[in-house]
Amino acid sequence: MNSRNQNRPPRSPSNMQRKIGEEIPSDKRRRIGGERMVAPGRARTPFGAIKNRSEANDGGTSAAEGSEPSIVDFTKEEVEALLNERMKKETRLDTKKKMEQMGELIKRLKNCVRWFKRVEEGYVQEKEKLQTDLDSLDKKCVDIENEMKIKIAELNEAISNMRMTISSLEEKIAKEESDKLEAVECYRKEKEARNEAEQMNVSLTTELEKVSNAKLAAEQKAIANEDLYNRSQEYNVSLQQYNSRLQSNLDTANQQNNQLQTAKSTIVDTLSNVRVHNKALQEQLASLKASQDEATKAKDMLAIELKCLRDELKQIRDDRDRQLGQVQSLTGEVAKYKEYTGKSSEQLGTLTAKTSALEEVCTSQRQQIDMLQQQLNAEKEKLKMADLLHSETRTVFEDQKRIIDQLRERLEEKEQQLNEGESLRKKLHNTILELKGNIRVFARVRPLLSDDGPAADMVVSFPSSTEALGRGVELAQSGQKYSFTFDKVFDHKASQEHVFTEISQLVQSALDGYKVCIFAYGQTGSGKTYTMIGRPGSPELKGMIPRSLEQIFLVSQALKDQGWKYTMQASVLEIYNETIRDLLSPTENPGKKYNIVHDANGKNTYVPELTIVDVCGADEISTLLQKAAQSRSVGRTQMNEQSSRSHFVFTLRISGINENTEQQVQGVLNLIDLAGSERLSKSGATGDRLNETKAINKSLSCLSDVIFALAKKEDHVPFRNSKLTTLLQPCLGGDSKTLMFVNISPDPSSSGESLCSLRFAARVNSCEIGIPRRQTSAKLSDSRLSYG
Ligand SMILES: Nc1ncnc2c1ncn2[C@@H]1O[C@H](COP(=O)(O)OP(=O)(O)OP(=O)(O)O)[C@@H](O)[C@H]1O
Repeated sequence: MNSRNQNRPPRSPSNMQRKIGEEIPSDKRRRIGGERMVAPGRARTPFGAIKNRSEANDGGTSAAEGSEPSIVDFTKEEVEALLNERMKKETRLDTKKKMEQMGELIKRLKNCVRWFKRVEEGYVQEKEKLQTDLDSLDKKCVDIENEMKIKIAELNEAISNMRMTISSLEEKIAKEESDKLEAVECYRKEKEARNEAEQMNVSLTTELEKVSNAKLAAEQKAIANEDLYNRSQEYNVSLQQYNSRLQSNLDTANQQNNQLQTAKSTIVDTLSNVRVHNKALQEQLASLKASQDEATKAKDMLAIELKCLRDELKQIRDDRDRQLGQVQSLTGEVAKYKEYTGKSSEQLGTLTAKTSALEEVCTSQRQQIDMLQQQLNAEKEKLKMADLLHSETRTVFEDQKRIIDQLRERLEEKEQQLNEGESLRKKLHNTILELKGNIRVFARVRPLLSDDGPAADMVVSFPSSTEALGRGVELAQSGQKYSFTFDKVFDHKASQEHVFTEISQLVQSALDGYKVCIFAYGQTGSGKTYTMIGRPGSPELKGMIPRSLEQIFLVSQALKDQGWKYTMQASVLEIYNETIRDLLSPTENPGKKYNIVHDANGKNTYVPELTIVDVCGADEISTLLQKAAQSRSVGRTQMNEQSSRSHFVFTLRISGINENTEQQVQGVLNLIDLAGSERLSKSGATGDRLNETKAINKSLSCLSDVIFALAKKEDHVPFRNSKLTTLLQPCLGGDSKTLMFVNISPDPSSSGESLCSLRFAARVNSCEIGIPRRQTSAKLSDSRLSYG
């Protein structure tokens, strides 16, 4: 039998609270006795339940005995039924039963009381909990109320702000409205104005078109002008740049040349030092070799001696061994004799003596052997020493050999450097000359001579402006002043030495394998011969020809150290009226005709039967010049003093070969005293003389034409129907260097001829490479003259 109340777990106050809070409606929560406080849907009869419970309690007493009685739920009816319970009639008299019934009742009452207590506790707890919840809810309510108050205040504030905004917006709208009205009014006015402006615009556009056309024309004109200006600016800048570049190139080339010269001199010094050192080392090596040879010889002798000694020692050793053998055999014999007692004591004595003698011999031989041994040791020591000396000598020899090899290498290196330096110097030298101009013209004004016109009437002056200083010359003629500019102008005070310093570089070029022509041109008596040959017998007044040749020999000697070997061949000729005369001919042959022949490649010209002299020194040159001068003066006498109208050509052909580098050069140096134009005004020449002068002028004009054409690399070389130009043409143009002296006389009576000479020189000067073409042609057209 199962009782629900007995088996159900006791209701906890929290369970009860849940029931009350969640399931039971609030108006029924505190109804304790109204309904059963159990799960709904179970109807019970009060006493049935009590009975059941009593049964359960009966059955369960023993089970629950000793433990706390379990709490059961009571309904109001059950409680009332319990309180109203009466004693049963049948048990009224039965005390025992009565007691049992009473006990039962008491038990149930106790349970009921316990249940009440528990329920009350639950209620109290529930009440406390509810109170706490209530408090917290109250607090929450207060908080929410406060928040709501704050929010209300904020909303109020926002509302007031909104109101203010609305009022300001209303004001703005009103303002906008008025602005809009104003704008509409403005627009209307503007529209009217625009209409007016459009009308005006139409009229202005037509006007503008007219102005634009005018402007366009002006702009085109301006562009053309600007273009012209730019071009002239560019041209100016390029000219300036070209000038500055030339200047800087010249400076650097000069500097490099100087450096190279210094380097060259130091290298040459080092080379000579190295050579001296090498020589000393060679001598040392030779002496060491001699001492080594001696040591080797001594060693050989000692070896032979040692061999002899060794042979001797071997022989002695053999002797000793033999004698020892003899001694032994004798000793054996003695023993035998001793054994044979029958032998006589005399025999014994002699044998003893023999033995002792042999022993003595043996001892002396032993001593000898010792001595020989000592000698052998000493010889061995000596040999050792000799070996040591030999190896030391060998080490020293090898060291010296190594040093010599190193020095040789250094020498080769230095020589190579020197050669490289030399070729660089050549290049730089040539660059300098090219920068200066492959064709250059120097003017030289001689001093006034006693037979010249009056000194007060100065016809030649030198401008002192920075641009023309040292390069300009002015000539006064018929009340007019003519200005000329050349590469250099030497005044009357310039010494021969000073003039030569300016041309010495050209002479160097001839040694470097270039073709060099140095002319002197000018009227008769202007100083050509003085410039080119100078005054014989006065070393200070030596001219360019002797000075150049001296320098050539000096430099060729200096270059010998670098392996250069030069051979020079000289020839001197005179061209008078297109007739060639050999000025070095050993015999006089006045009518002989000489022709000019071109070689196979056309790079050289020869006069086949001309006397060519091999020259080795400057002394020979002076002898040659004397001979040429003598021949010239003889010719002058023969030709009735006309040789001043002849061209004097000194040619030196230079062939050089470098033995170290096998480099070869072929240079030509032509030193020419050109025929001067006759002072026709003074002499009043007519007939033949006039024709001669014309021929000279023609020849010179032709020469300048050829120089000009070759300098400009023109295909057509004009008019070479002149002996002088035919002879010199291979030496002009290309890499060749041409230098012309224009000699000027300050004599007022010859100013006309001077002007003519200066004009001719200006024409040659205009050939100078590097002058812009336009300028050259302008200069040329100015200076082009007609001769003859
Ligand atoms: N720079 C000078 N200084 C001093 N004297 C000079 C100088 N130049 C020329 N003379 C002198 O002037 C005179 C004429 O000179 P020179 O004979 O050299 O002229 P030239 O031009 O060779 O004449 P020609 O064409 O007739 O041969 C000579 O007496 C010479 O010594």
